[in-house]
Amino acid sequence: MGQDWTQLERALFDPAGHPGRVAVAEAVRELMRAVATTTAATDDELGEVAGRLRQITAGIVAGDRCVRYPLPTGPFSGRVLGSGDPVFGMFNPVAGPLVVTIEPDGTAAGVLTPSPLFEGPGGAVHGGYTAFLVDAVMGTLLRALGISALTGTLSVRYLALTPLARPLHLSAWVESTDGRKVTAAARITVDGRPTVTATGLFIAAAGPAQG
Ligand SMILES: CCCCCCCC(=O)SCCNC(=O)CCNC(=O)[C@H](O)C(C)(C)COP(=O)(O)OP(=O)(O)OC[C@H]1O[C@@H](n2cnc3c(N)ncnc32)[C@H](O)[C@@H]1OP(=O)(O)O
Repeated sequence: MGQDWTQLERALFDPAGHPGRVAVAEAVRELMRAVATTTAATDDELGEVAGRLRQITAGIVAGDRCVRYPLPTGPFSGRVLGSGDPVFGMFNPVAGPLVVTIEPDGTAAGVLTPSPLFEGPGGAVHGGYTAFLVDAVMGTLLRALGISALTGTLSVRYLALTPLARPLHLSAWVESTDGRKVTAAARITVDGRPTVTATGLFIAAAGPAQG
């Protein structure tokens, strides 16, 4: 398959070239986790923290959109690193970030341990979050295969609760192609047990690829 992602990464987006941006996103991720989970701090202490945080934020000039380097349209294989997007983005504090590898056989695989911020019912991962992950992995796989497409219909089957604080193994592959309609499938496995399976009907762009 086409070029190796690492070559593209060097040409288009190398996180090593943005150490400050990557570091601040990581620090904010840690902050969000601490804020959402602390049981030690008092309300007064947290109020004081909020004031200090607002001062920091006031010192950063915000834009309207996340800073991002668009993922190139494939074919490419290897490790995919994201910049501004909410699943893969190393610049985006909301992102895991999930790192996905596009295998030479045209499948995708990645691992992510979800943050407690995405807790849903039963002390498990929120189902909307796992849907978000499988959609992104399928969409990115298609992009890596050279197909610029949007999700038309996403179908998710929750087989069992997906535990928090355990590595989620994500995989995706293409099931079939029918003109502009591409059906992809994905799975989340935890400790060797599938907890989520998904099918995505993606509609490929009629025109040139979008960034
Ligand atoms: C790089 C990082 C990757 C991350 C991936 C993340 C994936 C995403 O989140 S994508 C965002 C979510 N998706 C969207 O917002 C899509 C919004 N919808 C749209 O833009 C359009 O409806 C779109 C593009 C899906 C289809 O529109 P359009 O290109 O006009 O398709 P259209 O010509 O009507 O139909 C083409 C074929 O697809 C089928 N189709 C169209 N829409 C759908 C749909 N939603 N579901 C199933 N099939 C559909 C049609 O029936 C038609 O089939 P046939 O050829 O057999 O008649």
